[in-house]
Amino acid sequence: MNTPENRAAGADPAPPDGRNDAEPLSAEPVQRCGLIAIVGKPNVGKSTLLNALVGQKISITSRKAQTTRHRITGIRTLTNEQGGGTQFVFVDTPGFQTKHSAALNKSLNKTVLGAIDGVDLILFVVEAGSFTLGDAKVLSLLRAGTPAILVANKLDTVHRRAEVAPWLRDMQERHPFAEFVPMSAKQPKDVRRLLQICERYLPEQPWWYSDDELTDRSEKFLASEVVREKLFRLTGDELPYTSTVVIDQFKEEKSRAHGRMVRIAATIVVERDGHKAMVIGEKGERLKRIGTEARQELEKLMDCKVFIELWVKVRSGWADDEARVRSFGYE
Ligand SMILES: Nc1nc2c(ncn2[C@@H]2O[C@H](COP(=O)(O)OP(=O)(O)OP(=O)(O)O)[C@@H](O)[C@H]2O)c(=O)[nH]1
Repeated sequence: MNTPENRAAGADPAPPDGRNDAEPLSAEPVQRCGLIAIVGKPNVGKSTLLNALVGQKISITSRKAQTTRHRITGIRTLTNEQGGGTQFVFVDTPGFQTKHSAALNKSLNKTVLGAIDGVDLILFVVEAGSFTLGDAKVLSLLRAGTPAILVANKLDTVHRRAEVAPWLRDMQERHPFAEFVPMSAKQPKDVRRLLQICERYLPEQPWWYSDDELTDRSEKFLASEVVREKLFRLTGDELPYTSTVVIDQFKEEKSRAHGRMVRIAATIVVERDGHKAMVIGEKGERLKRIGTEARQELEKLMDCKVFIELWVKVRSGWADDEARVRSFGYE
């Protein structure tokens, strides 16, 4: 075997081309690549962080807790001058629910556990200076074998910075974190630093995706996410998080006027008649706005003309019905 030991002992024959064996063969560019899970209780800023790390909007964000329901991957590839570099493959997870035990929440918790299994690195996101029961529940899912970095997010909202140091010491007692990164997901400088830190934990191996890929999610999935984001943004805090969006049709067409064109029909599923009225709004104004804003954003994301048709349906109790939760696309 060509180990450093037997080479030193002279057991290894010289390479046939007469090269000095100590010289590197060629400057093979080094590629690193690995999976990073972003976990944390609802509303700590996981989606904001993922989008900042990926450098483009991939996961939806909203002021309302519990908007992220699926495992979403975002990909960031940083190349260096030698042609090597690092590919970060991120896994976003739903906020870990502690209050409800309905089928939907069981599915969410399973997704969190599935997401952290087999990753190279975990980013455990909390709000700087705070640690609640919800954080503790998520932390209890982390296994000792996988390195975890404590991301103390929303540092910009902490007015008394002096209190962060004792809080960090306290966090050190709670889990053997590999590093502590107080930061703000909204600060590009902080996000760049976090990427540099993450890089060290990823193994040397060839990239899995081409260097311009941002996500392995389908455009159909992105469409449902964008409609859902607009739905929650435009209904404020009135609409319960059990409302969801189902894509009934996603059809690509060629058009002479626009080149590529996508036709989308989607149904917003709500629990009660009152919620339906809320989504539709006076004279259909709100539903129209949800459709317009979703269309504009999807046209930018998919770089083509989009037609979107929205419906609202009432299905009471769907979040408690396991079969139905599955039929809406939550495993
Ligand atoms: N001030 C401040 N606000 C932040 C920061 N990061 C995220 N936020 C805000 O926190 C809120 C929640 O952010 P999200 O990214 O949706 O949180 P999440 O953890 O993905 O939430 P779920 O989808 O409910 O699990 C949004 O209003 C963000 O704009 C930060 O660094 N500073």
